[in-house]
Amino acid sequence: MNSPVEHYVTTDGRQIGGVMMDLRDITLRFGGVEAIKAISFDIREGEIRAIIGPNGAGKSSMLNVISGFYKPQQGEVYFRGQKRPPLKPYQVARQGVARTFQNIALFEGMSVLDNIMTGRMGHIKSNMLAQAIWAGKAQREENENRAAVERIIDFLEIQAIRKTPVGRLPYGLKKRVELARALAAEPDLLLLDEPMAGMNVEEKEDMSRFILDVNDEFGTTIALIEHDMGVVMDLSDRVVVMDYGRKIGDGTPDEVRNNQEVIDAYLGVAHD
Ligand SMILES: Nc1ncnc2c1ncn2[C@@H]1O[C@H](COP(=O)(O)OP(=O)(O)OP(=O)(O)O)[C@@H](O)[C@H]1O
Repeated sequence: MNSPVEHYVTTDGRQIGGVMMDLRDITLRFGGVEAIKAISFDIREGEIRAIIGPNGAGKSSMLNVISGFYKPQQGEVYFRGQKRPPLKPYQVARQGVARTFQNIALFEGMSVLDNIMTGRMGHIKSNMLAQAIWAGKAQREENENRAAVERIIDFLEIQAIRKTPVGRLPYGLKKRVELARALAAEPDLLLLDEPMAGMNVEEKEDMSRFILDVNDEFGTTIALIEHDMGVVMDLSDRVVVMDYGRKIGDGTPDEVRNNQEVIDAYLGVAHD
């Protein structure tokens, strides 16, 4: 089921639309290492799409191609039907793509609130001169940004820690703040790099619930990398499986679970 019918409704009532991002024949090399080998797959509007695979399979590299951090040597990225030229990460972000990182990338000395505010950078329109001349407009913009951030703080249930420096938070909450910062950009496509890594069972359950709620309530399309198979299979509408830079499976969780090549890759069956 690589490209199913144009629009459909999931069993839990969510709308899945047409293709939002289409990755065609992507190859990425680091010197002699081919991290991604001629991979094609798409991400549809409104879906939760997972990229899985053993260590070193090329998952993070793929996320970095999507977010503009890496430029593939071959292949094309189509976003909403338009071929995307090589863009800088901030330009990709302006198109409505936000991400979190495998290793938390927050400002440890800054409060939760201020960290989340940094996610609004793309929404600040007035420059410093304009701010000096039209103080009222700048103030209005600041108020709007604050209100947007407060909504996210409520949504992710982190009111109690809004003034706490991030460095003092336990790991699971830091991951939630990182999600909040990405959401502050109001992305259409949210990329999550191992959102549950290092979490205990309860923290994973919370994070799963928030990911589902973000998708459901904001209609945000989500692409995620995750090692916890149970979580991936529960959360995702469709799953791409990578192994040694190749795509070895693509479909619903059930299709992927029953794919012999995927089973072999996870059981460590020797390659030719
Ligand atoms: N910046 C880089 N420079 C050189 N080689 C790299 C770089 N990034 C990734 N690689 C190599 O590309 C391959 C794929 O790595 P990648 O991190 O994308 O895999 P992954 O599936 O995300 O792995 P993991 O699950 O362990 O995070 C590996 O062989 C890795 O060593």
